[in-house]
Amino acid sequence: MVENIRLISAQVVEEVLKYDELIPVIESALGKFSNRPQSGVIQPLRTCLRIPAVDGFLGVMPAYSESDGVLSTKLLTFFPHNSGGLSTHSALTVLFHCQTGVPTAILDADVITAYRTAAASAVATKHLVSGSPKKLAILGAGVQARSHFYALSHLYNFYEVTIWNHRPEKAKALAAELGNHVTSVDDAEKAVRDADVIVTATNSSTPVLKAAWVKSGAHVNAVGSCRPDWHEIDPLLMQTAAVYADSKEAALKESGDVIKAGATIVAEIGELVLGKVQPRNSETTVFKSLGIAIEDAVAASLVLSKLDAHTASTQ
Ligand SMILES: NC(=O)C1=CN([C@@H]2O[C@H](COP(=O)(O)OP(=O)(O)OC[C@H]3O[C@@H](n4cnc5c(N)ncnc54)[C@H](O)[C@@H]3O)[C@@H](O)[C@H]2O)C=CC1
Ligand SMILES: O=C(O)C1=NCCCC1
Repeated sequence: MVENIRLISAQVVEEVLKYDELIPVIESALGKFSNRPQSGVIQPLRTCLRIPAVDGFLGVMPAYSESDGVLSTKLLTFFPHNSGGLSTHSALTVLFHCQTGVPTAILDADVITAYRTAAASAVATKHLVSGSPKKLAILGAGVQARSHFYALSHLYNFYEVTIWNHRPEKAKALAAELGNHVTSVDDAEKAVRDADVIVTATNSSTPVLKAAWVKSGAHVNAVGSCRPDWHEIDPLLMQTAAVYADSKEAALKESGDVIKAGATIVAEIGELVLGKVQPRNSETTVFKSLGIAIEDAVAASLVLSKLDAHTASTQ
């Protein structure tokens, strides 16, 4: 059995996974998730095993989608104190045959996690922002900061992009890598001033974004602090903005931003995708992203179908 399992490296994933294909796949998955179980999606809340010695956790994220023919589990660790070039998140996705349960592939899921999270934020932004946003501000300068720049730039032509990080040298390096219209700003308030779209993607356990700094009508993709006791958004913003989530269940159990502020979730992004709920896009909006297993399942399946198509075309 084991010798037939395909092993897919992060490098191969990066070669084949493209936002023009991934964003619609994630949009469809968010819709099916919000219409489960009728849609054929089955996905429990992930299990998080705490590792107190390193303030980290191991997450187990199973998902099944009948219509996509995919059964998978992502195994993910978050060790926030990793340093010296070691990434803070590590992930593998295991795929199983839907009829036999036989494992078929193991994918390095670091790149998938980066891309599918940013693709989900792109879907949320598309549904919650009307018109053409001009300024993007990113708080954080790690893996998710980079992928969010590319996914959102795939949808919009931002005239200005600002990056803030608690360690300014990381923001400088990322800005230099991303292009001429991207600048690093040492002060978070200045970075988000007048921004139409804001991304928070830090490992902070306390707020990095204050409500008073956010332009009225702006949209925030709140990607970090996916732990019940951590938050990176000012509770006042969570209480006054229209808050959406990928999963209401996960937001209420896993998000310190939601729990500590007592925030109300207006709807899941999937309900907007399905047209079940109309977006309150004239208001300031927050997408609280937790990351859901169905995103990993369909993204992994997309990688394999791209590889199969490539193999077929070269035979
Ligand atoms: N919603 C979702 O689906 C996902 C959420 N995440 C979360 O997004 C956040 C960012 O993830 P990555 O970019 O992969 O991590 P990373 O480790 O690559 O980057 C984290 C960034 O936060 C900064 N940072 C670290 N400690 C900080 C502090 N105390 N205050 C302010 N900034 C601090 C770092 O300098 C770095 O720029 C994490 O909270 C992570 O758990 C990650 C993957 C998926
Ligand atoms: O869905 C994921 O992958 C993650 N979600 C929360 C934080 C770590 C990664």
